[in-house]
Amino acid sequence: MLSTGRAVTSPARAAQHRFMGAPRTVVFLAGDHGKRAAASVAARAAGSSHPAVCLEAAAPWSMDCVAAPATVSHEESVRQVVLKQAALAASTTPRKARLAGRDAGVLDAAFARCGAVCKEYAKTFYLATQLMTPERRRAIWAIYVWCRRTDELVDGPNAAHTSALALDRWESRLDGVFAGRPYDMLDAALADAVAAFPAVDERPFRDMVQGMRMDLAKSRYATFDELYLYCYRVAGTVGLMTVPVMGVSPGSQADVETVYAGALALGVANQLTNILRDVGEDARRGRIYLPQNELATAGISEADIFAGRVTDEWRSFMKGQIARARAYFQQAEQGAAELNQESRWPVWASLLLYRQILDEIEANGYDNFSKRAYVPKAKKLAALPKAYLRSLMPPPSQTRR
Ligand SMILES: CC(C)=CCC/C(C)=C/CC/C(C)=C/CC/C(C)=C/COP(=O)(O)OP(=O)(O)O
Repeated sequence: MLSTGRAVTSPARAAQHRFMGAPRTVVFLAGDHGKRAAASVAARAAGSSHPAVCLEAAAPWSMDCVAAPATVSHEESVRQVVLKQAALAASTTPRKARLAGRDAGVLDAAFARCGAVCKEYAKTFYLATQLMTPERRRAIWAIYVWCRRTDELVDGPNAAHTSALALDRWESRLDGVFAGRPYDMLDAALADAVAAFPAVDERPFRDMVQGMRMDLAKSRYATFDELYLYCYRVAGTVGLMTVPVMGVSPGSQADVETVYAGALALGVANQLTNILRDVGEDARRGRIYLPQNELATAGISEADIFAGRVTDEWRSFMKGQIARARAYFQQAEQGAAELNQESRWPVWASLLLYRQILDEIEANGYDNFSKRAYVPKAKKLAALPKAYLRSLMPPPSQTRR
């Protein structure tokens, strides 16, 4: 059963009216349009006057994906967010005075704790952050820890007790972080990180909390566009949070939008991969993170999934889903190559490692019901030097022009 869980009709209608009555021209970029068009939309979106942006920002219930205006896909509204984030990249507006003196010692301890958490849960990524400048590295750890704590609200040991109210409180705490009023030590580390990197915007953080709300309310995805919105919120947002910290290579001639779009694509690719790996595990929790319309077209029923039937239909369906995830990895590569050299290693490591999970699903004969695809330790270790070599290559845009 599609669980929408909320009364969407009236706010959706209201927004639709607001949308239709919007005095500004609506610009939608479908498909791959030119840089100039993207730049002009970015400029518009930066002023928050773009109707698609306003709609998405003003309509948190739009996660229900039921009555959004038919002309605006979620992919399109996410694209508007990306353009806006890219337009903020040059932002240097200071946020608040950073802590000094005795407080600085407390902060050092907070960042050290963030590093320890990152080391414990994401070893390879942690190792690969060692080449980054200390200020960048610790900011990345603080972001990682905030994302992990957010995810734990719906996926951690206490998840059964997480209510919508708990997420509201978590979001208020986030406001405090961005206003320079952190709640605890780990929040203080993030507050300092976002003060040091003013191009880090609160929007992707709020969107991630919204992704957690989706997980509380929804266990089915009608179309890929709905699933895409989920992937953006729970993983693509990480890319948008971290790119301003990682920085673009000084030699890069690429548009900053390409880098942000690549970062989003890596999050989406990782999440799609995670979903494909965990189909069986999720089904046992009553969840199916696969587009229902595509399942129907392939002739696969929910009963097939709950019974874990690896049929020809399933194998061919999986081939299509894997190809789609690989296309996002490919787009991510274009962004990764343009990052600051010392920030590239962890990104390549994450990309190469996670992409290998797709190969393992294939090697398991597409049985992701009873087998969990994982990358053997030796292959994991081999990815690190490979990622390092990739990170040494200059940005393609630099050599192209
Ligand atoms: C490509 C460019 C330009 C920048 C990179 C920007 C970054 C760092 C993007 C990374 C996005 C990312 C790591 C998203 C998280 C995706 C994800 C599915 C994480 C899974 O986390 P766990 O649940 O801990 O994984 P396991 O279940 O595999 O342990």
